[in-house]
Amino acid sequence: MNLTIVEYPDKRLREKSKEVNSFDETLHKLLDAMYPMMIETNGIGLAAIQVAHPVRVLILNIPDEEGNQPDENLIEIINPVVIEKDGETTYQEGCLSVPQFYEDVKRHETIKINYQDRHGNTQSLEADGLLAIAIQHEMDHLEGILFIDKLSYSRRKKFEKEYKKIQKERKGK
Ligand SMILES: CC(=O)Oc1ccc(/C=C/C(=O)NCCc2ccccc2)cc1OC(C)=O
Ligand SMILES: [Co+2]
Repeated sequence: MNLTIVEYPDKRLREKSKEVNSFDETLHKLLDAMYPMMIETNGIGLAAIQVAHPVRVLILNIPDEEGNQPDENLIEIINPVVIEKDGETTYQEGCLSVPQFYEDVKRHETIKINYQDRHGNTQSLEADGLLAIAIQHEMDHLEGILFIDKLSYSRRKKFEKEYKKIQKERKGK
């Protein structure tokens, strides 16, 4: 399965992702293709919609203290549901679908979710720190929401200006 990252302002990123009902070979092939793609592009989180599959699937691999992303840190999250969220934290986020742009985004500090793993078994996860931020960022993707949508008006204007320049440079290359 050959995947490419869909980049802003592509309208496909705005679709609402659909629930996964069959935990079959097709789903496993998607998960197995998303993971190397995320690692190769220096990502720590990736939602299926970012590779043009509007299904409620996301993967995360949060780097450890040395900045490595061992395979055992991979978490495959399907049909996530927020059970609890608390506190507030700000972090400079980036997104593989909005390359070379980073901005501070406010999120909940801790989050508890239920989800299904690749076999359809229900799991629950309580997270804080970067994992909590990543879960919220990726779950927004499932609703067609990007981190740039959460910027203040002035910072969004700054983004639009900057991003046009970035896109010109990248196309120019
Ligand atoms: C040039 C470029 O596009 O830079 C990047 C931007 C974003 C990313 C990855 C962003 C990412 O994984 N975001 C997941 C959501 C998230 C954001 C903030 C904190 C937790 C989770 C990787 C980039 O590639 C390189 C080479 O750094
Ligand atoms: Co993203």
